[in-house]
Amino acid sequence: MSTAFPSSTLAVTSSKNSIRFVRQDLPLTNPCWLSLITSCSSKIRNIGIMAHIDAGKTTTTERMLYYAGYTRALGDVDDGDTVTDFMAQERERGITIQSAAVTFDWKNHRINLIDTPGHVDFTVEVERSLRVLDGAVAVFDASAGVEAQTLTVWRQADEHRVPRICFLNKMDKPGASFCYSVDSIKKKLKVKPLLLQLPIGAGRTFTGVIDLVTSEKVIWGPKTSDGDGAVFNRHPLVTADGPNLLKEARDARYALIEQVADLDDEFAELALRELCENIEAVPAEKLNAAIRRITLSHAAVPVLCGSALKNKGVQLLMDAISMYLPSPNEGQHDFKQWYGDDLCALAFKVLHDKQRGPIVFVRIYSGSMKPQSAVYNINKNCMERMSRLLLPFADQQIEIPSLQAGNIALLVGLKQTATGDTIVSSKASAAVASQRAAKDSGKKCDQNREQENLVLAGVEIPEPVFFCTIEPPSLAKQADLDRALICLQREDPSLKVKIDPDSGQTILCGMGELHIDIIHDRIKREYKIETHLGPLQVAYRETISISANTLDRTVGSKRNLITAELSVRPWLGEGPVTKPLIEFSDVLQEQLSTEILDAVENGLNTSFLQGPLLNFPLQDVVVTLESLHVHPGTSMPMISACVSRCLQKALRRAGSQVLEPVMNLEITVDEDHLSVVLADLAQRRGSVQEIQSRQDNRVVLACVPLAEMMVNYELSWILVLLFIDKVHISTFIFC
Ligand SMILES: Nc1nc2c(ncn2[C@@H]2O[C@H](COP(=O)(O)OP(=O)(O)OP(=O)(O)O)[C@@H](O)[C@H]2O)c(=O)[nH]1
Repeated sequence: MSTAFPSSTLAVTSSKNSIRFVRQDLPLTNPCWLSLITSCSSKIRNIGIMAHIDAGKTTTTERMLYYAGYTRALGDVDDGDTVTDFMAQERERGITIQSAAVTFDWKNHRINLIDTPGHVDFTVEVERSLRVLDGAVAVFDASAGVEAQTLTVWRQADEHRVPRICFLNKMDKPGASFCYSVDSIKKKLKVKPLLLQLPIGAGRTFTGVIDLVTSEKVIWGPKTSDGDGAVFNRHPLVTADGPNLLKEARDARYALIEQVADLDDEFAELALRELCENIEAVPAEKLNAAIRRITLSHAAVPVLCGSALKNKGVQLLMDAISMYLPSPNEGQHDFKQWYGDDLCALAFKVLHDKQRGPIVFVRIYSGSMKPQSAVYNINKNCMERMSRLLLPFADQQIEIPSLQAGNIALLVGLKQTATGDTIVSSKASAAVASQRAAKDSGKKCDQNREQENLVLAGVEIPEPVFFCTIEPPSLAKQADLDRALICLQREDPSLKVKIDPDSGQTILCGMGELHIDIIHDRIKREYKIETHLGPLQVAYRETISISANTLDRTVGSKRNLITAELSVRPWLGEGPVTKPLIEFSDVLQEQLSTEILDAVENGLNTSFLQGPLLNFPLQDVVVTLESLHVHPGTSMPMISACVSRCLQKALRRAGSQVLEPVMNLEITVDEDHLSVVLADLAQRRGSVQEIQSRQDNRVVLACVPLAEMMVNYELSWILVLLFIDKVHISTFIFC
């Protein structure tokens, strides 16, 4: 077992069952200390750990920290003493809410790992992490295979082109099935699994794995250690292991070699040239190198198995992370060439710390960072001063003197930066990079385009589907509540806060009941404000079903005279589109000044926020401005008001409809209760799409209107809950 930190750098404190390291003031010239920050970038792995809720991500992360020597006691989710679930709510509820970054070393590699939440309400948190990761580990409950939320996060990882490894966890659980899980990976995720291991036993008899790359048997037994799984037996397969096991292992290894040769030309050539006589004699290094190439090219996904809770198989997973997942250099990032050695970083998370203020998590793509230096935020167009630079160790952070490209760092002192902002060293460096970008694309950039080029694409935040009013205990506390909400919004872009124009009440909009509940709880605990939440309501939307007649509208007196003519039609492309899609005829675009065009856009945008039926925001509507006549001297707000009213009239004519958010459910239930579940779904206006078999259980795939899910939400015998994924949040049905 290696120890990542020299004992002189850290003091140890104990809390309940665990021991934590707390930073002591150290001279930064300590050589061991420096080795912490001078990792060669080819040895860095920025990876995420993602899965359906409760698959065992946090438990697996906890084991990794333990085996890497960062913790001296095994944290347990059920005891609420894990390192990555450090928020009070996470420890109490036993779930991950915020993704947490931890850094540790394993076999000469620096691993920056982000433990992401599995609950559907925090899907945006997963997406934010995937944006800055180079690779990911998908954890599965081996008794359930691919579950609903796994599909969602898998699709997100596909979008970000993140190479993955699969880890079939919970092999110790009764009902765990390696074959079933591999089958569901093939069928549901539509990928080729590359089986690198075979389990030895399953459920209570699960003792270890056969490593098919090295042809070795790896056993974690009670006799081999004190039960923490740090020590295990590894030996080549021998005749004494029994003919059945030997045959099974030989067949599986042969199949693996064949599959690798099929997917990797270099390996196929080697196999033909040097190994045709005895293909099974292929050296493990050659096989590993080919598996790495296959993983990086997304041709197949390595599959490993184990039991994090019973301390089996995690070290081999850590080996696989360092062997098969990419280093920061292997990612395809165009913008890196524009910045050269200049700093370019993306802020992917903001945390508010009571003592230190906002802490910004950044991924450094090029250049380096130093504390006490100024940086330029391209999105906010402002210079900011960073006071301290930290390496993230969950709730403990270690101060460092500098950090190079490829790493994940924490910055203290930035006041303006929010999640998704791009940070560079100066405005001048941004300008130089922009020129290079323009040269590359062969276009001359205007200032707006220049900025667009340089801002690293952030994460698309889906529109919230729930909202409620929030009130402070007294009017005097309103300012404190506003401040708290600003801080929480900086941390969590999926939280939206609005003021009701009629009542003046503050409205909290979130991604689900749990999301709003957690925010309410955080305001109470972290900001010491006892707030009152109004009843939770579903956020509906409005759209149109037909194209509307062209309209004329004239507003105002002689001084303010406008005649606008516009048409609307439903958007039929891939949706949903929640912003107005505005089209101008070519003639208009040339005729109208930028000022007038901006005023038109403002008017249409305002009108889009409140549909004509129930004042819900609009989606999937294309607006074409056919003509616009403006009397000289007309004010811009009058133009906005005119087109806004014009649009409302057109929408009424175009058959406005209310859209209702629908939730996709996956309900695992035993055969005896299936009929009760189906009856309940029918009562909730749900429609059943498919009923599958999962070992002894039935899995019902259904969709139910979100509003119906809030009534009697708890179905005691439903084992696996619901999910809304990015696609489904945006799939509304007409009612
Ligand atoms: N039997 C068994 N239980 C496990 C294993 N790994 C985790 N668990 C249990 O599964 C539950 C969920 O574990 P977590 O590690 O919190 O799962 P998670 O995926 O991080 O959960 P969220 O972050 O809330 O999505 C806990 O009760 C763990 O003790 C395992 O290998 N075997």
